[in-house]
Amino acid sequence: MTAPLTKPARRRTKASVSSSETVSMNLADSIRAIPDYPRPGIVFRDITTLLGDARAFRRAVDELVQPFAGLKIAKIAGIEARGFILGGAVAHQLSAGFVPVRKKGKLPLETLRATYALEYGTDEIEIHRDAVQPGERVLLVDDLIATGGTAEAAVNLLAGLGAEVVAACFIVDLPELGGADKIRRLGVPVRTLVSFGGH
Ligand SMILES: O=P(O)(O)OC[C@H]1O[C@H](OP(=O)(O)OP(=O)(O)O)[C@H](O)[C@@H]1O
Ligand SMILES: Nc1ncnc2[nH]cnc12
Repeated sequence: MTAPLTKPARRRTKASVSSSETVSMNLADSIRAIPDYPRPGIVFRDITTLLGDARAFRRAVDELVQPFAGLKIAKIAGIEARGFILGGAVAHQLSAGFVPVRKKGKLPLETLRATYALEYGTDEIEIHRDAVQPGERVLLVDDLIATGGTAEAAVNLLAGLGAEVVAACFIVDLPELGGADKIRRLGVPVRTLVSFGGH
């Protein structure tokens, strides 16, 4: 009897998520820092330069997606507005659906709403009540995590609909603001590609 050439395929359902140092070094160069925007004392991390650079944009999307390929992600939830740009690309790569998590008042049918605090103010986000089915495996995507207030509100909305939030991923982490740790404490793995100190 000869042994089978291939091992039986293992079903991957758990994300093994970590930040990548190599990616950080390259992608960080394509993100601009704008001092004192939108308020004095805030250093705004502007990803429009990364989005406008074909290689950096592709690399960022590929790196966000990489740990989740084959994990049977049913839907990507992208947070308005910058999370829509990345979330759409990630959904395409993973052959997943896309769910918009929108600022209040933009969705036409029945919604769940959550209020949250930002690094610079407060806001409210909403999701359609029928956007996710109970038990569906959802990956949350946004461009940046700072205090984590926005992502926490989004995780709570998704959990409120019965989704299984497999992980949350972001290009940029501002670790001094503690957002990524806040989301990990909710039991949701976090992937980030670039960290900036001295926000
Ligand atoms: O971790 P937090 O402290 O919650 O901050 C992160 C959020 O802030 C930014 O969005 P913003 O609310 O500025 O909206 P925009 O994408 O529409 O510009 C960013 O895109 C994240 O969604
Ligand atoms: N410093 C920052 N730069 C860009 N987007 C942000 N969202 C929250 N804080 C931010």
